[in-house]
Amino acid sequence: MRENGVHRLVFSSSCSIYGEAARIPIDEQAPPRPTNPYARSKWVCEQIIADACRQHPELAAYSLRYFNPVGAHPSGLLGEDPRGIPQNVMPYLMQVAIGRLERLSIFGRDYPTADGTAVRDYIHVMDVAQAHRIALERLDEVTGLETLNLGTGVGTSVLELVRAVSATCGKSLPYDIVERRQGDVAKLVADPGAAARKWGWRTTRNLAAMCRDAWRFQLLNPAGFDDDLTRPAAIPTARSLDADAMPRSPAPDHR
Ligand SMILES: O=c1ccn([C@@H]2O[C@H](COP(=O)(O)OP(=O)(O)O[C@H]3O[C@H](CO)[C@@H](O)[C@H](O)[C@H]3O)[C@@H](O)[C@H]2O)c(=O)[nH]1
Repeated sequence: MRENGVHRLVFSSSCSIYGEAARIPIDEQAPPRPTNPYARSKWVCEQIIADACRQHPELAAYSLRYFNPVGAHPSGLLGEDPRGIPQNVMPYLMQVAIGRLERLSIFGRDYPTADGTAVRDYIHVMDVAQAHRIALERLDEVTGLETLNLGTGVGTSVLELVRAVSATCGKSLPYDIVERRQGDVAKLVADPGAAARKWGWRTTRNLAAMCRDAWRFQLLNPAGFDDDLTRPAAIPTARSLDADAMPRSPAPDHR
């Protein structure tokens, strides 16, 4: 950072850092307990940034701990198109809905949750984007490393998510219950209070909006993005994106 004159940054961290938290909802004071290599890698990066900021007071950073970002730009031009078989539940469900995959495997139905499937705090990617805009605008106020949760505070089980996506696309999506996935935890739900107090930022898009926008992207891009990005038609231009969808403040209500 110092070598390149970059004294401030926004780090994309993850709720997975918290692991099996003692209290739900989870605030930023909860001790990190990563349960898989991805979560650990995020935790290690946060510590490196914190050490650098301690050693060199001119350095400062926000670490934004995303809960589970899903959804797409409401224009349907930008969305999630993982390479190969999706590892995350929302893009997997989208590919089942569009007919590219047969059925979802739900990893575990014996978690200590209301319906036995794991609970996550899904957050619309546009809400995540808006939080980043605020973070960039307010980077000058930060000293050291400040961590903030980006979540809604609402927990949704895998079965509830399957039902919500099924309602959006108008068909009942098939699934099987299989073994738990190693490294998964039962429940990750944010206490988003710190970002609200600090920035006045709150999410404005609910689960129905997340499903609707993800589904619109999938319908408009049934086979995903064209891999050949040299073809001009494959690249959405800033003008082709609805400017109203990226407001400064206040945020629109996409419920
Ligand atoms: O085919 C699947 C995929 C996932 N799940 C379950 O769905 C939930 C959500 O899983 P997933 O979408 O893979 O996200 P997480 O593992 O909760 O979170 C990881 O993936 C997120 C999206 O990239 C990141 O934001 C997080 O930081 C990272 O920990 C979990 O209970 C999974 O067990 C299934 O049942 N079947």
